[in-house]
Amino acid sequence: MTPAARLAAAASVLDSIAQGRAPAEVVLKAWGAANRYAGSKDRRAIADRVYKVLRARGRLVWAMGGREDGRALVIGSLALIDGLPLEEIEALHAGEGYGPRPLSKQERSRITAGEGDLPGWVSAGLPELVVEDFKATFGDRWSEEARELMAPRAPIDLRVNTAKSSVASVAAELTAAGLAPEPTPWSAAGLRLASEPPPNVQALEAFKAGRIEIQDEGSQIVTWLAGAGLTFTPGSIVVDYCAGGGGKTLALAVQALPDADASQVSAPKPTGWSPTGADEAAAARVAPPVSGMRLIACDVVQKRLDNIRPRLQRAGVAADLRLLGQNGGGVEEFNGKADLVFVDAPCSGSGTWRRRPEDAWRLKPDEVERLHVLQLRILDQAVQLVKPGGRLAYVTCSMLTRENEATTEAFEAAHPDFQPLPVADALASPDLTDAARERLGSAAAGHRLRLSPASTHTDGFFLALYERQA
Ligand SMILES: C[S@@+](CC[C@H](N)C(=O)[O-])C[C@H]1O[C@@H](n2cnc3c(N)ncnc32)[C@H](O)[C@@H]1O
Repeated sequence: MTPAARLAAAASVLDSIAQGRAPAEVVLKAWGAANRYAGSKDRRAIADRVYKVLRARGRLVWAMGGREDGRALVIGSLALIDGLPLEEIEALHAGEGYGPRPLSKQERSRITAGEGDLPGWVSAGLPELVVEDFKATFGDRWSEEARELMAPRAPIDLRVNTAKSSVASVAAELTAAGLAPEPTPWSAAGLRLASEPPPNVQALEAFKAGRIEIQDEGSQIVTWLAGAGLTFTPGSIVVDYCAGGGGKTLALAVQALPDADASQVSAPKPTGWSPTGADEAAAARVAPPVSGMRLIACDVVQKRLDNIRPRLQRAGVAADLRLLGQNGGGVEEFNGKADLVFVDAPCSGSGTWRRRPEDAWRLKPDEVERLHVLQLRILDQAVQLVKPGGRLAYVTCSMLTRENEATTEAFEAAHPDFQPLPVADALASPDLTDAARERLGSAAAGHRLRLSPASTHTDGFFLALYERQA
């Protein structure tokens, strides 16, 4: 494909993304499948342009006078992000072959006008409707938090399934496959792949055999903290109340199992592998005094539960999959019996915008308020399951106070029998590194912890911990 034809393709992919709800990644894959003439370099160039536009969409819409179509955004990105002079942009819009048609007078004047003074939300790159929340949440740091959330490409984080293998031996395996895994700083079970282009993790033998899962380090941390210090016995009951795709279900399941093989943990290190906090923490693990527990994974969407099944199988772990009614019906037999109820509530997903920037521009004005109300309803239902003395973990992948502090404040007012559990008192997880144990307690505000791309180099997450009075 010519460079011009790639631009036209990127514009059409952007239009498809704007018209639907599918992730940009899925739309790009579908475009590639429908246009077999495009080679891998073409597909990469198109994807790069699409993500470049999605990350800067607010600024580009602003610069193009409010136009939101793919063509206008691509033209804006050539001028404002790539800094191409007008003549080059015109040459790419000569209207030849499969390239885009020539620039209109208005488009030409838009890209030559310069940006002028940008409102704060435009230069920070956030949708306008979350800016007030960001300012209230992060104070002076709000625009730095916003930039880190929207701008950089996020690395791929893996969670090693410690019930099947060890971090060191998986690192050796991935290194032998030509990758460059680095231990994650906070999760002792994590490995980070920063390579460009991103590797196809699903094609790796380690993935197919269930030794690794793709899971952001922030998601690993909140799961380890939720279960930290709990002793899981065959009588223990853990409920993953909003199991969704099952990412945290798998981590919850593994957390309660002994490590695969203590000897594997101290397996020879791969060449170039320098031990770090994470690796040493993994090496220091002893098989925990755990012989299992009953894990119940719930959701209101059957298809999501169905999708967990093969993941459980691959990971070699088990869970009861339960479909919930919208009123929480379907798990009454566990009322007052669960040692841990993990509520990974539906949310704006704003903490993952660095991975899915398209979602930022899909957020509707009333959506956050609707989610806040839903989160409270789900908490009201889920807490019935917690046994006296049991633990509740509330988690979101949102950056917004309305879905985090505001939801938990309202919950606490309505449920005084749920005592806040300081994060500093819940750090005794063998899956956390020493660095995490040292720093996460002080990074938390009591029982509430925020993770973010700018502060912890993870996706944005929020965790609040409670204990039901005995
Ligand atoms: C943030 S996602 C969960 C992600 C999942 N825990 C993971 O790690 O992959 C929230 C999930 O809550 C589910 N959900 C929505 N309303 C619910 C309700 N009333 N009760 C329980 N789950 C609900 C959604 O279907 C969605 O799968």
